[in-house]
Amino acid sequence: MNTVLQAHGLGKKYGRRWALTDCDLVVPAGHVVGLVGPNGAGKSTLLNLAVGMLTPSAGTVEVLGAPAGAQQAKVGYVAQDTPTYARLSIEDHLRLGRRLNPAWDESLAQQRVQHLKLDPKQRAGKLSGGQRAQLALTLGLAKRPELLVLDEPVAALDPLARREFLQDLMEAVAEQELSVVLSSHLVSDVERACDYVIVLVDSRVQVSGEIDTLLATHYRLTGPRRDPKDLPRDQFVVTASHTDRQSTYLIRTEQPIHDPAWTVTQLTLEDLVLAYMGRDVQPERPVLEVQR
Ligand SMILES: Nc1ncnc2c1ncn2[C@@H]1O[C@H](COP(=O)(O)OP(=O)(O)OP(=O)(O)O)[C@@H](O)[C@H]1O
Repeated sequence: MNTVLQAHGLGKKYGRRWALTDCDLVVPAGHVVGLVGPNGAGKSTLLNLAVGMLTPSAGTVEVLGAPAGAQQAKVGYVAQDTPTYARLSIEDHLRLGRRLNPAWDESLAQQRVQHLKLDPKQRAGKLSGGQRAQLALTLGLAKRPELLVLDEPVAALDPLARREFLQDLMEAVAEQELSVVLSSHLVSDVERACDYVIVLVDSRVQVSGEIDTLLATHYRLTGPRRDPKDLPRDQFVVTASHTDRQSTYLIRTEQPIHDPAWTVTQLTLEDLVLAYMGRDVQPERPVLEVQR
């Protein structure tokens, strides 16, 4: 299996505080990966480690089969604030891109600028937030990377611009042999653009995997109150809540659920992400497999 990102025991400490802890991940190539989690969860830290902008305090991280940072030409990175040079024009940015990147695709860059109706003479400092994000994406795509890493690329965009941005990204993924890892606060964006998800909370990966597989193996069970130790061994409890007479479990299992006492419902991606993000109960049984 070709992997775009592999982390083993990866951790990062700022001073005495861990921003990322014990991170184990294997992300196969060919996916659009959504990295979700609340503010301060460690998403930017993980992405910065992946692109070699930060060095680990513990563990290792490999990108495209080599230590992070070793393959700069194959990795495109758009940081959280979609950095551009305010005083340089759009065409200056393309010229820089051409000089700095061996696999630069000039026609792709020009086509995108035209399609976005951007004036090549306009300075980046005069672009709107959405236009700047689109320029940064153009630079990232024209680099023709094998992996494109986007840190909250759509945070500053209005809903329509966000939709267009993600649409452009998906088209680029369909046309180029490209893997993408993007962080976002919005599950709806991940649902629209991604086929793989990583949920990061409090500096730890809570769950990761292909979205279809995760949705096919997670269920909500509602029925008469039941102790978690009476659930089958193959059912891993993600969250549990109880009233006097009723229990509701969100579980992960590979096996079909035959127990007629339960009303079984499928989860949406949002249900699943929010369950892992809001998991504050400490179930008495094994909680989950972090990865498949
Ligand atoms: N340069 C830094 N110095 C000290 N602490 C930092 C630094 N950068 C991040 N942190 C801390 O590390 C933790 C993780 O931050 P990080 O920016 O990776 O989270 P995030 O998930 O990207 O958050 P957000 O969604 O708000 O962008 C936070 O507690 C943050 O305060």
